Amino acid sequence: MQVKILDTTLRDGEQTPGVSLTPEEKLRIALRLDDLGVDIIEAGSAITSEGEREALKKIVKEGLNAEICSFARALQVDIDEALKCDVDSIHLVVPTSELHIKDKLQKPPGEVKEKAIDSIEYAKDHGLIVEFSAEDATRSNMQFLKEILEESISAGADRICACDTVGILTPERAYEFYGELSKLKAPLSVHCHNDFGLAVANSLMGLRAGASEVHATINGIGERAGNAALEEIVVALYSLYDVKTNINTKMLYETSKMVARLTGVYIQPNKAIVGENAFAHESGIHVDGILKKAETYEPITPELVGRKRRFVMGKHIGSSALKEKLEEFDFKVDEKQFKQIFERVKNLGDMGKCVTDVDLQAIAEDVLGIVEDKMVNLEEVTVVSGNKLTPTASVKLRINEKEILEAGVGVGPVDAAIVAIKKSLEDFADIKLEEYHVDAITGGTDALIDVIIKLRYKDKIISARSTQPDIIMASVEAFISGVNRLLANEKKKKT
Ligand SMILES: CC(=O)SCCNC(=O)CCNC(=O)[C@H](O)C(C)(C)COP(=O)(O)OP(=O)(O)OC[C@H]1O[C@@H](n2cnc3c(N)ncnc32)[C@H](O)[C@@H]1OP(=O)(O)O
Ligand SMILES: CC(=O)C(=O)O
Repeated sequence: MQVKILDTTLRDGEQTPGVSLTPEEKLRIALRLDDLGVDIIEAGSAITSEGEREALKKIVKEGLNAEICSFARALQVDIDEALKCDVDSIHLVVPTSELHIKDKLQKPPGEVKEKAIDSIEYAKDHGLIVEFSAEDATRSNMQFLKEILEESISAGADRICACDTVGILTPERAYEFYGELSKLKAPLSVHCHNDFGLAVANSLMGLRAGASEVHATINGIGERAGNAALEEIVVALYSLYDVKTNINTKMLYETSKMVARLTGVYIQPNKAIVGENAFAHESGIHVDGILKKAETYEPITPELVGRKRRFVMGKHIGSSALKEKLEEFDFKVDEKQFKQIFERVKNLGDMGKCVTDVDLQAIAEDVLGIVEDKMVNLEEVTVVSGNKLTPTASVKLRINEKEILEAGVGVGPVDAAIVAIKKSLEDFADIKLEEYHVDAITGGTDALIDVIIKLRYKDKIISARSTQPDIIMASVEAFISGVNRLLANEKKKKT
């Protein structure tokens, strides 16, 4: 069995309150979704705006493998706008519950059905593939729902879909509901919302009951609590149900990060598959198990979804994990030194701190009595910012005893300072900032700011932190300490 994926990140996903993508951003995401292997991209709703039509046209022009689809109401104007964008298909949505028909459309049910059928015929006459969706299907009268779906098939709908618009299905009801509709004579799609956190479970049950297509969004973004998460459905189908899709699972993580970046909807750390902690381990017992056999605490390999395993240090660390980390950084320690390092990491954990790679290396060097010369030293940093200024920074660094003066501009003062530092380093090392997290530890505007970053140099990633009352200084210090550590590690590797 193979399940078709309709990705609606660019339509239902973009309906996430506060999210709005430019045509260029939509195009970038569509290209990535096509590479990922989704079968259908619901790329927007042509009636919505000029920008939306521009995005649809740009995406269509690419001639992607995926079918490009526009949302449309049962209105000729919506279909005409979709036709002007030259899409392959429309997702024609018509409410079927009494609540939506009576209170929202305020039309008699017969008229709604008639309009739906006219719209399908019109779209088919104009060469479009039609996926006909019953909106609020799960709160609809089953007899009316089946009638309208059957008539839609007779009118030429290529696929039918029943939407759990406000996410009220349970897995048991989903199985029963989609099982009943799968007896109709057209391919059936499942479209579930996540109001009770059940969208993925309900989608899987719908597919199990006979549906052959599922609607989903990257990271589960969408209206209110969102839609079913594509990455979770695909990996569950593959790993737990032995069901194939066309998705290249190795691209799931990078796609998730791209969508998070462009939409500004960040992912909770404990989110399945793509959350930062999904393949991170801190507890000593877990790390020990994983080092012996990864399956002990990992149901799938991180590589399956384009990720790497990560061991995090903190209060729950065990000796196996610490040994692994010290080996990774090439520290040779005896039993007594190991014990001292272990205790200091535990103490930091007890103080409520997570222990970054730079922290661990500083502790280890201190215990081993290693005095590492810092290659990069900050002499001066000046930042100007304001409502009528482009944020600009100048830095003076001493790198290998050479004085370097550079300036940079950015979207804000922190960005400007980091741009200036990166420019100063250009001739020495190509350092990339992979992640940047900032937290205010205490209450007011005079709060202590905790900056934790991840930097990459070649294939090595390192975490570093700085805690200061000034966000610019905390960011600059975290960056420079990470750079020094990466360069020291590189030097150690060469000698
Ligand atoms: C469950 C879902 O996700 S549905 C998809 C939701 N997506 C969107 O809403 C896309 C973004 N929306 C928009 O840009 C705008 O709402 C537009 C362009 C679609 C319509 O804008 P407006 O014409 O100003 O109407 P408005 O948004 O105020 O109201 C929606 C209208 O569509 C009607 N309507 C809603 N669904 C349907 C449907 N499936 N078929 C026909 N008409 C519908 C409503 O009854 C209402 O019409 P009325 O004002 O005559 O009562
Ligand atoms: C069509 C749609 O997005 C819904 O009913 O949820």
